[in-house]
Amino acid sequence: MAGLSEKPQALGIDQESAEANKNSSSNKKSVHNRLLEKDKEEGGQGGDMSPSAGSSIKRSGSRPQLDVSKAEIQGNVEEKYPTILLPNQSDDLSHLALDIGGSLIKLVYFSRHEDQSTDDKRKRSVKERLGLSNGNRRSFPILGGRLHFVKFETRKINECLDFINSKQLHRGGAESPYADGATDGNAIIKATGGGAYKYTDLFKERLGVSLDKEDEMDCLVAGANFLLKAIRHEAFTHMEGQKEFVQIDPNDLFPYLLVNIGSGVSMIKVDGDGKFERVSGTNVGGGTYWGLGRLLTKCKSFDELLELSQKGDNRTIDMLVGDIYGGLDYSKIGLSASTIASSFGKTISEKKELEDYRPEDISLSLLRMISYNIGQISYLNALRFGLKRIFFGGFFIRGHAYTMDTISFAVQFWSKGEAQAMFLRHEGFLGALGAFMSYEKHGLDDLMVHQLVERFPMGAPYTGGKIHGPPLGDLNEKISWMEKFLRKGTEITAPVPMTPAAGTTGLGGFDVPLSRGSSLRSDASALNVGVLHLVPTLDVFPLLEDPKTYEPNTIDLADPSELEYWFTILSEHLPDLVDKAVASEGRTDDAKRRGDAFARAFSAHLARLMEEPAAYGKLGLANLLEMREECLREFQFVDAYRSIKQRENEASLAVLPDLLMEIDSMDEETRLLTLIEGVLAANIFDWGSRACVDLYHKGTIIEIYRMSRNKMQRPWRVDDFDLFKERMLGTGDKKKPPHKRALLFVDNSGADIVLGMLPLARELLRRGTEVVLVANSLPALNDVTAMELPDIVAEAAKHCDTLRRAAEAGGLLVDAMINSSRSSKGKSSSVPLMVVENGCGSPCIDLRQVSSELAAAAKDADLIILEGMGRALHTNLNARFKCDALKLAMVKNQRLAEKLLKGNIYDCICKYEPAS
Ligand SMILES: Nc1ncnc2c1ncn2[C@@H]1O[C@H](COP(=O)(O)OP(=O)(O)O)[C@@H](O)[C@H]1O
Ligand SMILES: CC(C)(COP(=O)(O)O)[C@@H](O)C(=O)NCCC(=O)O
Ligand SMILES: [Mn+2]
Repeated sequence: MAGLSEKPQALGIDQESAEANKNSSSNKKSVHNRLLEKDKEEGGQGGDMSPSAGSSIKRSGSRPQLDVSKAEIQGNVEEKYPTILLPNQSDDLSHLALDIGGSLIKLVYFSRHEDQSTDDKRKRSVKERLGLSNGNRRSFPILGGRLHFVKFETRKINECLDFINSKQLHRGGAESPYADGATDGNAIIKATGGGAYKYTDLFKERLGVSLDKEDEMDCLVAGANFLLKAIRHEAFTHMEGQKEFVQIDPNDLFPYLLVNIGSGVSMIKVDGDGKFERVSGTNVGGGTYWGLGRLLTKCKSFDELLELSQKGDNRTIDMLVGDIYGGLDYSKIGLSASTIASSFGKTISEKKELEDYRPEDISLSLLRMISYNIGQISYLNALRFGLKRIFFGGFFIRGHAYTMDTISFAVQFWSKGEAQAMFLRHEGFLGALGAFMSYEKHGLDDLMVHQLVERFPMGAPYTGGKIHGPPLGDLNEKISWMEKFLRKGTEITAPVPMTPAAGTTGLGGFDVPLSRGSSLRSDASALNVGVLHLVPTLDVFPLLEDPKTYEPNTIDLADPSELEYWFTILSEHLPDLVDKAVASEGRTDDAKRRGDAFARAFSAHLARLMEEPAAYGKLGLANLLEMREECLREFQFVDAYRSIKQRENEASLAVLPDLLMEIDSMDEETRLLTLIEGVLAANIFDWGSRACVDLYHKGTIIEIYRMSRNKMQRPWRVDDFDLFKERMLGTGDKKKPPHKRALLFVDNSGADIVLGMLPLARELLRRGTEVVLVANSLPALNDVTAMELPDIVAEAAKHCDTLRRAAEAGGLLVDAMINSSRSSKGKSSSVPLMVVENGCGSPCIDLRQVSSELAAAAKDADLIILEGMGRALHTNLNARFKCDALKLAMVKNQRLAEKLLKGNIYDCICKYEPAS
């Protein structure tokens, strides 16, 4: 059994050092002694955590700042991507589209990314190496941007107009030159829904804009088709409280029935893009529930009415089969006693007035009546046209579990399981999205699933009104809003609307809803729809064996105990993370305030997801870890571990020469094993693991590294080293040619990259394999980023000719070459060492969405090395590739080790899978 597992809680260095000597080979001993000496000179770990004075790091937004705004069509990338046009011109006003319905106004608007272009030396050289040269210079019309979804009540249309005005959406957004008040008078906004006709004059008067009317049905269908094709987790089933996302194959989408439940209901048979027919509808819809409900219960808002239903018992209102049959089932025709025979039927036979009925019961009866009715008519229409799939949209649904269950039950019951009811996460925004898509040249249709990333920032206003006040202008306002939000804290962490009773009553439908909490989640905190980032530079990793079946996450958070465990881990880590984040910004008052807001925001997300794990789409551990990083960025913490990373890089670089010397004295076989051991051992430097962070208080970086290496005992928990060795060194006389190009997905800064992955890269280079270091585009914990790597490599190259020549060949030492007296003027004979960014800012990696740079680098690669827990365990442990793949990680969590590998914390994984 490998390693440190015997005493996970007692890894104090003093205790271990005796054993260290016992376990280590003589070679190792001398390395360690030297390392230790160096470390003493360093003064070891600890010290000031604040950023070094004068260090300037550009504040940036989130993942999509992969330089999208200055993207270029380069080389043959042009063939692959059709031109994608989105409005980038400040005089192009297609930033906003509206759907003005009888009850609600829906807005979809587009915002551009800030110009984040950093044409750094790394990017330039990578482009040259990978044939992504700037030669074919032609700008994309703006590619990247974000789509926002907002709604208002139609009866409060002035709030909507104020919102548009304050954000200057009718003039192309606040950044537009027209935004300062110089009215052009010709602005045109696409609008659909009846209100596009009804409020034409109001929009002209208040905003000076003309509404360009688009057909409502066209828009609904265009919106639905887009969502179903482009958003991975858009459609889901909802049965008996269970929400399950449905993977829709874009090539097998049609035909389907679209049922939009707004004020009224439309039923549309959809056969293709723009090919549809409105086959039916009903006037008994969302408006009926809200209107009749308001009259009968005196509720002031739709949500109040819906919330009432959760405490209702419809048996006091509805006439059941049992009421008619003296408590018996009417089994001959398959009706149970509890089946509703007649909605509201009981109210005729009793001498009661409206006041004698509980509003809760009335609301529930009404909700059931309308939902069943719609479900039934939908089924009949599906039957009429032989359609198996019915998608329900419209805001009547409002993500309400009971409503969805009732509709699903009706469809299931009447179709005897033949037809399937599905719901859409963007439920009520179909029309508005369709109107947005009706702008010419928006290019949305051309975007593919992997080019869209959904994010869930805090405080995106959903409705106007008292809770939010005016739209949030800047971060400061957002923080203030967060502070207020917390005072209304029950709303943000309110329990899920409800889960229906465990079973049905047989044939007739559900029993009274079983409410897990009496309050309905407020509209404001129902953050089920995020902001949609459009990132055309993302690509599917070409070496995935089967992208269709690829699932990045190893751990299934659908398991409630798993979910609870990881939520606890993340919550417990929060104070320390906030501390690091605030320290990284010099502990200013501003940083403290932002730190506080970040903690609140992230906790709110966790609370929300704990209640409804599928609220933001299918939830995996990778999503949670990425959300944490995104949330930090939202509150402008650019790089919380910056100074820690710097310190660990320096300490490790100082001992690198000794390590290299030691390695070079070994024979080939020992060397390869030592290098792999080195990677595994150095992966212990992980500031995301609680156990490891506790360790760091017990010793210096080098002491811990030394101890970790001494504990490397084979066989590892997963140990395919011999197989890997055979591929690398061959057996006997049988030698295999070296790999042509290796992609090394690197993980942490400090020892991990410097003493682990770089020496391994060097070995590959020596053997004639090109090496591409694949690193994060944006910081995540203490992971090394692609921006940071060239400097680290340059520093390492000072001590190593192999690295220097390879880095030169890979164009990594652009500056260093000018300064270095050692650099040779002549042409380098070395294979290149390159760096590419992976396209993400998370400790994990979803290989369905990587940078185009990485996708290009993958073309010639025949070996992938994935390193670290995030990239090789939490994600991708089970991923299959078209080429040889080596997965290396130290397991730094006891529970994961037990569950996944039946092992212990600090066990190691060396999983080698040759190309099949
Ligand atoms: N906050 C809300 N205010 C009013 N109605 C709401 C609200 N949330 C959900 N609804 C329901 O959604 C229906 C409107 O759905 P929607 O798809 O926007 O249709 P429309 O375009 O006809 O306004 C309302 O009739 C009501 O049943
Ligand atoms: C966030 C991480 C995936 C980073 O690990 P790495 O990829 O750096 O090896 C890992 O630290 C982790 O899973 N941490 C949470 C578990 C814990 O604290 O035990
Ligand atoms: Mn990491």
